[in-house]
Amino acid sequence: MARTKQCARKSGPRRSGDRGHRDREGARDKNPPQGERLNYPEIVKENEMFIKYYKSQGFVPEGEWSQFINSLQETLPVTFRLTGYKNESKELLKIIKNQYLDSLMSSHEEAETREPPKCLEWYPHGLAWQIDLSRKEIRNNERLRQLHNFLIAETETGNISRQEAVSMIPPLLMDIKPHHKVLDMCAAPGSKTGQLIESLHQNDSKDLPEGFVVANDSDNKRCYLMVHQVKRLQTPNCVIVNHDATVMPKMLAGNDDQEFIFYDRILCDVPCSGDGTLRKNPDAWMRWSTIQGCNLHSLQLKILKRGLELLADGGRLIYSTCSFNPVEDEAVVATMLAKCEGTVELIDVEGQLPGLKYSAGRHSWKCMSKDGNIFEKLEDVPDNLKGIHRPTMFPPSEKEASEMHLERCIRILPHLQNTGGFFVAVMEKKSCLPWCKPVESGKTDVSTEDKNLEQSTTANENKDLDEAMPVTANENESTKEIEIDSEPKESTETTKKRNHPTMEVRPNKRPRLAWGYKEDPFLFLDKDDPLWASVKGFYSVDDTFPQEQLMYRCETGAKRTLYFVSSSVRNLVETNKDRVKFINLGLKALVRKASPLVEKCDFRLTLEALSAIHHYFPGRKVQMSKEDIITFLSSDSPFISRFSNSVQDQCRSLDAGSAIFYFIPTESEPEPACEIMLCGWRGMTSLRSFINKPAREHYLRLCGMENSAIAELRANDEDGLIPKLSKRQARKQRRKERKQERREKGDTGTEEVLEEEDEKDEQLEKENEHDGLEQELIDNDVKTDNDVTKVEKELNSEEKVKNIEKEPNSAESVSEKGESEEG
Ligand SMILES: C[S@@+](CC[C@H](N)C(=O)[O-])C[C@H]1O[C@@H](n2cnc3c(N)ncnc32)[C@H](O)[C@@H]1O
Repeated sequence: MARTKQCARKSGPRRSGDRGHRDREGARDKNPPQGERLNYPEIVKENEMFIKYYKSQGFVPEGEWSQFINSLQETLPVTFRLTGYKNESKELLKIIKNQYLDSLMSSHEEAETREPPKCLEWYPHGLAWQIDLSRKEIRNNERLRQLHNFLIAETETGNISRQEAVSMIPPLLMDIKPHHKVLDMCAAPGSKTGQLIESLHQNDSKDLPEGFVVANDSDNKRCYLMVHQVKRLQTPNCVIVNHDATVMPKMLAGNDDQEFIFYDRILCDVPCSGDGTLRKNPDAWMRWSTIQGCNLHSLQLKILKRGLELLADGGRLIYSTCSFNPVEDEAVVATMLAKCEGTVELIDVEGQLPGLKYSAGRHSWKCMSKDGNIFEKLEDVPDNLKGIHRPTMFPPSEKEASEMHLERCIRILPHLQNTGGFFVAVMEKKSCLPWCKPVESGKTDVSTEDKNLEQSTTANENKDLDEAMPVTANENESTKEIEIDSEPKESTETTKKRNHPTMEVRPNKRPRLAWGYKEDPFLFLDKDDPLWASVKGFYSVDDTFPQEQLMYRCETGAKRTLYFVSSSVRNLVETNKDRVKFINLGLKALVRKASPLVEKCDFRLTLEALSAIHHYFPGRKVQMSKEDIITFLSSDSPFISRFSNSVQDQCRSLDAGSAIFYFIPTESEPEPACEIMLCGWRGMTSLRSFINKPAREHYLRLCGMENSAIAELRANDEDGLIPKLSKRQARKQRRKERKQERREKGDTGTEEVLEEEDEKDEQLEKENEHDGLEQELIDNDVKTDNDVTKVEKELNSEEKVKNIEKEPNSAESVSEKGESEEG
């Protein structure tokens, strides 16, 4: 199996004890040992072998070669796209343009941008932008720093994705419809998964899409990175699963015929050597070698093969890498097309993204040994290197390449539109694959299907793929690990577990679930669970609410949090929980938190699932004007008397407790032109929002609050209206301050060193974002507790405030935060 499991961009400085190693050609690589980390100025953005190899391939015309190399040596511009659901993203775009982009466009020279910010013309609805500045430049320019901070804050709320331009391409070419079943085979950290989810929700309607997204990654930790990414998009239609994509298990559809699910759309964004990301990862110049691609080729083939097996007839699969190397690109595609014998075709995507510039896929290419010997065909490879340069890495004949239409693949070259490098092939499955003949009359019996797949996976049929496997001592283990075909082969241990109840209790340890992963079970609420009667009564929940789509997760069966999933996801989980390692799914909808003020129901609504479920909860809703929303969000527990008469009237007929507070644009108040749904608490005399800091600022921005006012609000936030920094955030803040001090003292290496450290911190931060979010939720819960105490206080001071309420004007004269008066 390949040594590198993901893109080279992920590999950082080497760890202690890792002192470089011999590759299969016996040469020692150039990675510096620990303690000799190279700083950016020492990195030479050149590589003789890189130049030799890619010059020989011919996909960069001779006259463009220096532009190609020059652009690879420059830093990548900042790109971002507005995510999510249409109306809100349009509103946010208006704000970004008014407050930042327009002025940058008119005075870009003064702002020191190399080019004015520009809209990526091939990205739909003008929602993706590129600013030709490095992150460092943004941080060092006060005016641009504000934009940078804005982008960070809105990324946290899920309304912006700071994503490389080329990485936005594959999801756009998938042509996803709301009813599609979508599989993302190598999904972490999930930037493309986010786009897949958005496409599924493209209708922006209150009805949830029928389809779903299954986001898979073999790396358990990276799966948790994805949890945060996906949560920001607030979808009940996505599940995160943790499998080796080469043996990705089939899921049952849950119908009487025991059919398997075949996906309408599949993304194979495979692990790759990643030389298309050299602009972002300059240290990869030093490490570059053709061997990286050779090492990954067989893994890439197997992932693509499994993807095609799981694809429905008529379905579309995208194969993509961020590598220029034909061994990882065209060679993988051509090998699979040949194996599929015409049942799979490359789709011509010309014109699907108008304005996108690319170079067409190659019909022929060359392989190269580590020391620069070029091999045009397999016969050129000396015997001692035949374990590395495998038959499937070489091009087919010109006739076969033309019949396959390899020119329909697209290779993005960095100098064409100032981007990173990328490769995409769009395939359509026309009919059943030759080695997976359909079982009689469309019915599929699980055991028969499993057998069928096993039988068809004969040594002969996979000979070409087997040959792709480099045979070295190191890799024997991993070769054993990846069976090429069929359902995952269970270990004896796993089979033992499967034949026993789903839980295995280990002495003195927390019970572990079967399949060796530690997730709590995913349990759905019973139809007649008494808990639901209390929720339904308190919130006057509509009878049409699909209560069976509420899920809880606890080994003991305690129901503290109810998560909401779509009906398709419920079915998927219920039917496949013994076959599939589900890591995460569902939106936090209701959280148990008793209050002395609310006897009837212990559950409170949370923001996460609000957009999916609010229309089923008509009983506890308060419509607000824009001004009301600003009041609601910009002070801590404002008295009800501070809101409009309409809000006061609505509150009169609403008992204390959790409630939904919302804005909808009307003729008299058309701005902002999108709905705002918030949740909070109706106290005896005041209202309180339950929302985290970035989301609060986002909605205030949508309601027209200026940045300076938001900054002031933040500065005056003595009483914790905006949650205090979590420990992790505080640590990050300290790190930043330390760096700033060092910068000022000038006792450090160079700006580039600091820049590199910043990037690393950012990466670390991203990896910990999931924990950060949990922290924020805890903060919210703490706030909720405080709220109960506060409400008790309110009860005591109720009489006093009633008097104030009788005279609305005098309420204004009470300080903004009623509690301080109470204290
Ligand atoms: C290029 S990255 C994917 C980037 C991702 N699609 C995105 O847009 O954020 C490749 C991913 O493949 C995962 N991976 C590597 N080997 C795998 C395997 N055998 N099965 C599934 N995922 C694998 C890595 O953990 C890594 O997260």
